[in-house]
Amino acid sequence: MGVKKNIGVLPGDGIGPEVTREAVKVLNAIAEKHGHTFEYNYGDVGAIAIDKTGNPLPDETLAVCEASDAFLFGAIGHPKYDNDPSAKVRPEQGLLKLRKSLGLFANVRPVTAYDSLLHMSPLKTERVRGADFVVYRELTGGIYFGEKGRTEDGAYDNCTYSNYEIDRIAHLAFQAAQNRNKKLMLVDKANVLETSRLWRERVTAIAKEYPDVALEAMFVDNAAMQMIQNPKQFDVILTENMFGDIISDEASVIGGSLGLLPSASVGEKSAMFEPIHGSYPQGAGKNIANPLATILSAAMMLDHLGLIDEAIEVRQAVNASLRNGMVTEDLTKENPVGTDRVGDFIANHILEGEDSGSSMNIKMGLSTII
Ligand SMILES: NC(=O)C1=CN([C@@H]2O[C@H](COP(=O)(O)OP(=O)(O)OC[C@H]3O[C@@H](n4cnc5c(N)ncnc54)[C@H](O)[C@@H]3O)[C@@H](O)[C@H]2O)C=CC1
Ligand SMILES: CC(C)CC(=O)C(=O)O
Ligand SMILES: [Mg+2]
Repeated sequence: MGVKKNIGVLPGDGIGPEVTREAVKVLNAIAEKHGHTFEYNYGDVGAIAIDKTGNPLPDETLAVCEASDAFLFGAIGHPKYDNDPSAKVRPEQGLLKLRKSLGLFANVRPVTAYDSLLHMSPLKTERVRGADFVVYRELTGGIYFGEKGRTEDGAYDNCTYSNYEIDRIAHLAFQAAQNRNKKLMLVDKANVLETSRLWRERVTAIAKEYPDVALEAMFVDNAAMQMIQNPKQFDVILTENMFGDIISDEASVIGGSLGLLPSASVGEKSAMFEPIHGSYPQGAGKNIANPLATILSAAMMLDHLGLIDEAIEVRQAVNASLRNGMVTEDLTKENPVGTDRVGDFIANHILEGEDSGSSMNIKMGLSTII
C-alpha cells in the first residue's frame, strides 16, 4: 500500500537546484511505481535566500523543514561571498544554523568504490577495489560552532566539545559498526588537542558497552594518508566536525568524484539528506553537475522513511547508470551526458528496468545505522 510523505526540498545555490531537481525526478518515479504520495515543499537557503530576504535561513524555510518527514538539501555558497572575507552575512551561516537549530548532530557519509568506476579513481585499482566504509562526522559542535572573532592583531575560532555531544554520536557509530564489520576507527588529534583527548577518553569508555566492536584510534594526519594508501582497512570512522568534513571530501577520490558521495544529517527529531559537495559555482547552469550524490542522498532518505525496497531500487538504478556509462563529465571523458539525462535514465530504469542483483553496497541504509 502506498504511503504519504511530506518532503522538504532546499535547492540552495549554484548546482544545488540542478541536482535536487534530478533527485525529485527519481523520487517521483519511486512514488509512481509504488503508489506513494510525496508532497514537496520548497524553501530558500544560502545566497539565494540572502538575495531575497537578507537572511540565509529565513523562518519560513526552517518551518518547511520542521513540518517535513524528511528533507533534501542541495548546496549553498556563492563566489560573491567567497571573495569577500568581510561579508557579515554569509550563505554558509544558513547551513550551519539549519543543522544547529534542528539538532542534526550526526552526519553519516558512506564511501563506496564502485566496480564500474575503478578506472576513474586516480588511485591504483587494486588498492580501492572493494573499499567500503562510512564516516560518522559530528555535525553541530567543534570549531565550526565555537566562539569566533578578531583581536587587534589576529583572529580566533574556538573548538569545544561536551561529553554529551561526543557520547551521542559515539553510540550511533558503535551501533553502525555492529551492523557492519565490527570495526570502529576514531580519528582525532589527541597528541595535540584537548578536545581530542576528551573524545578518546569518552569513546574508549563507551567501547566497553560494545565488546563485539574492535576500537582503534588514529591521528587525523595519518588517517588522511592511510585513506589513500589502504582505504580497505576502514569500516566505520568516527570523528569530530572539521576532521570529518575534510577527510570525507578526500575519501571521494576513492569513488572517483566528489559528485558521488551522499550523506544523511540526522538528529532526534529531523533528518536532512544532502550531497557532501558544495555549490560548485563553476558548474552551475551548464547541465554538467553529477546528480548521483543527491540521488543517493534521496535513497538514504527513503531508508529513513522505512521505504527500504525503494531505496534499494534507487541504488540499483544508479548502479545501472554507472555500468551503462550514463554519467556526467566528472566520471568519463567519452560521451558524458548531462545532469538531466542521468536523472532521466535512473527514473526510467526504476519505472521500466529490470535489475537482478547489484554490486553496490546497500548497507549504507539508515535502517542499519540508527
Ligand atoms: N554543503 C554545502 O552546501 C557546501 C557548500 N560549500 C560551498 O560551495 C562553494 C564552492 O566550494 P568548493 O570548495 O569549490 O567545493 P565544491 O564541493 O562546490 O566543489 C569542489 C570541486 O568538486 C567538483 N564537484 C563538486 N560537486 C560536483 C558535482 N556534483 N559534480 C561534478 N563535480 C563536482 C568540482 O570539480 C568542483 O570544482 C563555496 O561557496 C563553499 O562555501 C562547500 C562545501 C559544502
Ligand atoms: C559550509 C560547510 C561547513 C559545509 C561543508 O563543507 C560540509 O558540511 O561538508
Ligand atoms: Mg565539506
